[in-house]
Amino acid sequence: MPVASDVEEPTTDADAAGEGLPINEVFYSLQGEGTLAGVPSVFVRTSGCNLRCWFCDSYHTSWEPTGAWRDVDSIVEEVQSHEQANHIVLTGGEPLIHEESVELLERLAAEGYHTTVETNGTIYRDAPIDLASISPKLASSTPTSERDPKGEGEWEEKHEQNRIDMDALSQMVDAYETQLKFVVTDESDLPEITDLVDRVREATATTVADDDVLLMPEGMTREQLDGTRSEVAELAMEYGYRYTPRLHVDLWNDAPGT
Ligand SMILES: C[S@@+](CC[C@H](N)C(=O)[O-])C[C@H]1O[C@@H](n2cnc3c(N)ncnc32)[C@H](O)[C@@H]1O
Ligand SMILES: Nc1nc2[nH]cc(C(=O)O)c2c(=O)[nH]1
Ligand code: SF4
Ligand SMILES: [Mg+2]
Repeated sequence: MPVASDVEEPTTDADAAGEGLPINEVFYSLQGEGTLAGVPSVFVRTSGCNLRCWFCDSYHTSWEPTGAWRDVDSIVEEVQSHEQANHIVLTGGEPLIHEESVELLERLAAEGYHTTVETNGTIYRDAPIDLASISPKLASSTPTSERDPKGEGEWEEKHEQNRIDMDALSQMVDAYETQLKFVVTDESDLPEITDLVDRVREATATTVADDDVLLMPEGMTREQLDGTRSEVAELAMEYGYRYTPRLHVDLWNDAPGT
């Protein structure tokens, strides 16, 4: 597959020319995360991200973005080949860095699919999104030099500056049915989560209920989740937020295409 090395920013030449989307993978699985966990879904994973979480489980869309540029027609065709699915999950990387994601979502909505967009909440786009699955990034996601999977903390400052955009986040919460899905590393993340939820509530006209706030244990393998899931479940009960498993990891560990 060609390496899409120029997909970090929202406006690449290819985006501007409407030449499609850099696609890392398309696969059929069960939604593993959030309020729709367990629902058979086709996943469309774009390549390229504006952040660099140290724990990113999709390394080849962020730290080393890889993918093939594909036109929207061919993506829709592949989605339709999975005849059992009514739900589509557009993810990445960060799918909303790409303007062409809007056209893809319009095409999928016109075909009658339910669309979920997995997003870090830093970029707002007007599109037919049935569920905005927003995962705002906490300070514990920042790739400090000790945690950088690739270099020596070159992304630390940029990630820290860009990980929260309250305007984009509030606009998205007001526009779409939303879940706020936080990756929790340990209990030290909770004060930042409660503070961020308060700020979102102040900035939006929408009611954000406690069970729209999801705590998801950090971990891309079963072994890593063994170290986080019980504590995160206890924290969900303590704070009155919703716990979400990572069902796909429990079922298939870190197998590709799941
Ligand atoms: C790879 S991201 C792509 C979408 C978007 N960039 C985002 O971060 O929401 C998909 C989901 O996986 C979560 N995620 C990534 N790495 C993770 C990890 N190591 N443990 C738990 N969740 C993780 C993200 O927070 C997000 O909810
Ligand atoms: N099964 C499964 N469910 C998921 N939900 C969100 C995912 C993602 O990477 O965005 C994901 C994923 O990668 N696999
Ligand atoms: S925002 Fe999402 S895709 Fe980007 S680095 Fe973080 S988890 Fe990975
Ligand atoms: Mg995933």
